[in-house]
Amino acid sequence: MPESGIVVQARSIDMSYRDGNEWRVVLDSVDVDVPEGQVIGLQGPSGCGKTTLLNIIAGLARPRGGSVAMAGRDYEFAKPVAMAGMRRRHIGLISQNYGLIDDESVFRNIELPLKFDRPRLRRGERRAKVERAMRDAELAVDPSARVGRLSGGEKQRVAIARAVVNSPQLLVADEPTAALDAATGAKVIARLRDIAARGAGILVATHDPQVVEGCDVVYGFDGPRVLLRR
Ligand SMILES: Nc1ncnc2c1ncn2[C@@H]1O[C@H](COP(=O)(O)OP(=O)(O)OP(=O)(O)O)[C@@H](O)[C@H]1O
Repeated sequence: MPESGIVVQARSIDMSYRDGNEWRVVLDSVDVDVPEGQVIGLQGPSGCGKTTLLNIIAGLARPRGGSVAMAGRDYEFAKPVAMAGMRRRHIGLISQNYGLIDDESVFRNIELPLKFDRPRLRRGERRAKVERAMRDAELAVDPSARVGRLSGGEKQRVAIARAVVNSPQLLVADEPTAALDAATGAKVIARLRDIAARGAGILVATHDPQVVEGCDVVYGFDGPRVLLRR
C-alpha cells in the first residue's frame, strides 16, 4: 500500500545506457518519493542523471528496472497508449527548453492540453481554465500575443500555465530557472510553491541554489545513486 499523501513513489530504479560494448549505469536502485503539497529537488552536476530520472518519473522513459507508482498504481511502461493517457490526465511537464509553439498565441499554447484531454469542454469553460492557469502562473500578458515575442521569464510562465491547466497531481520541471536571471527565477520558484500549496507534488531538477533553497526535500546525486540530503 502507498503511504497516504504520496503522489508518486519510485522504487529501485535502474537505468543504464549502452556505451560502445559496455553499459554505463546512470541510476542504480534509486528511490524517490514526491509527497502532496511539497516541492522535491533533484540536484547534481551536469550529466549525473537528473533528466533521466525526471523522464522516468514523468512516464516518458522506461527504466531498466524498478517501479514507479502514482497513488498506488504502478506505471504500465509496457503500454504506451495507457501511459500517454496517464501523463495527460495526471502529470504536468515543464521541459528544459519550455517546448512551446512560438508561432501560436499564449492562449493557444496554454489550452493545448485541454484540447487533447478534454475535447468536449465548452469554449467558455476552456477559457476559464486558461485564465485560471495564467493567474496561477502570474502571467500578465495579452493572451493573444505570439509566444515567440515574449521574454524568457514570460515564456517560462506560459510553460508553467500550460503544465497546470489540467490541474495535474504531479508537476515535473527540468531546470526551470536555467535561462532566467535571479529575480525572475525567484518568481518562478514562488509560483511552484503556490502550486504545491494547493496539493500537487512537484519534482524539480536543478543546479540553481535558489531553487534548492525553495525545496522541502532535496535529493543529491553522488555517482549513480540518489542520496537524501535534507
Ligand atoms: N538516450 C541516451 N543514450 C545514451 N546516453 C544517454 C541518453 N540519455 C542520457 N544519457 C547519458 O546519461 C547521463 C545522464 O544524462 P542526464 O541528461 O540524465 O543528465 P543530467 O543530470 O540531466 O544533465 P544536465 O544537467 O546536463 O541536463 C549522461 O552521461 C548522458 O550522456
